[in-house]
Amino acid sequence: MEEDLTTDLSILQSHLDGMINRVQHNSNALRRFQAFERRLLNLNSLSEMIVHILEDGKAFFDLDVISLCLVDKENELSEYLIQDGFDIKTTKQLTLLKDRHQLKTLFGFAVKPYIGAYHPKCSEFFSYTDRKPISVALIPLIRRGKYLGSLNFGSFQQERFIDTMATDFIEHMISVVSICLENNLNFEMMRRTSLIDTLTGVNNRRFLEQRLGEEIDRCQRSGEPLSCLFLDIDYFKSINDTHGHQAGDYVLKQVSGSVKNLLRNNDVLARYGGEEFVALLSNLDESKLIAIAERIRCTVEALNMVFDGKPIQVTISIGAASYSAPKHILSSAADIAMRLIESADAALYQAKHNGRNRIENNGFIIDRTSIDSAASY
Ligand SMILES: Nc1nc2c(ncn2[C@@H]2O[C@H](COP(=O)(O)OP(=O)(O)OP(=O)(O)O)[C@@H](O)[C@H]2O)c(=O)[nH]1
Repeated sequence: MEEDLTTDLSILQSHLDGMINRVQHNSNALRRFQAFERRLLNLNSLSEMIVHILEDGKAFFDLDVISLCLVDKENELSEYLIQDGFDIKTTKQLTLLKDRHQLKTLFGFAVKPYIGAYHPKCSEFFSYTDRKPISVALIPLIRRGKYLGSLNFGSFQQERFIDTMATDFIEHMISVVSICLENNLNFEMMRRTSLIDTLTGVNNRRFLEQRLGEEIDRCQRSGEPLSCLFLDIDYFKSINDTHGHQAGDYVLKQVSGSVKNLLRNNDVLARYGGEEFVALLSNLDESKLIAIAERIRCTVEALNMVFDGKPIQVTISIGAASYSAPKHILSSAADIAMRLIESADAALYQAKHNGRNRIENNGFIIDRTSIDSAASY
């Protein structure tokens, strides 16, 4: 009798221990998730969010593999990320899908997370890793009935993700990550539209002013030169006068589009006003800068545009100027930005004055403040 009681007690104790362990495990998981969630809610760019999910998410949830897949139908996401300096190519855990079809077939209409054994259907989500997970939790990210992507967890242990597992935790995460993702996408879209020229689709002057300051800072840190091209379509008024304002708009779009195609992804092209554009190019010596400017000039000259059945041809004049940070930097970024633009504009004025359809280069602007103070050292 006493023995039976002792056995019962020890069984009870082990049940209790098991329950305490489970409660402890769940409360740890909850705490980890709350910390993850708090950080996620405080991020304000898409690239920061992706890095947080992939890097911190792996550690927070103690995963062997993690991947994120996002729908990027119109290449908008890639553009936002590239503009943010995010390296899509080397971030192998990120997959950008051209359509939602793959997610629809994977999750079906039930739109529930898939929790269980690794299935070849989800191989693309884990294609970046040689060792495939044994159990997975594939979490669809959905807002307003539309697939935004999926967050994919993998473990090398079979028992980590099993289909009988409670999913309320994961369902909560679907909502939080999806809302954050949607917010960030909306924010990026707003940021982008407020910095884009609606007619030509290139950046506007506001964006140029923001980026110029950042580029000067970067150039002062790295020691790499920064160059500015001021571009102006020749006799543009006569295009409007001869062919009409719509033809003028068409020319602006064609010219800016072809100039943009000649620049690198990281270069900036902005519409400065009317028929004037400014390009910022980094880390070029003067001969390369002039070669690029010459390529732009020739490409515009060779554009065979047709509007309303009538051929239109234009030429472009270009003024160039560059900045290279001196040893002792004393001028403010705003001052340098102003002088760089002024110098390129003065070169453009010369190009117009010297006959148009040509390039004039004003060379490197001089940081007068630093010369003065270097002399007084
Ligand atoms: N179609 C169109 N025309 C514009 C736009 N913005 C400015 N313009 C026109 O661009 C023309 C610029 O003319 P000007 O500043 O005299 O310059 P230009 O005729 O190109 O002569 P140069 O620059 O000296 O070669 C003006 O007629 C403006 O009305 C626009 O968004 N669309």
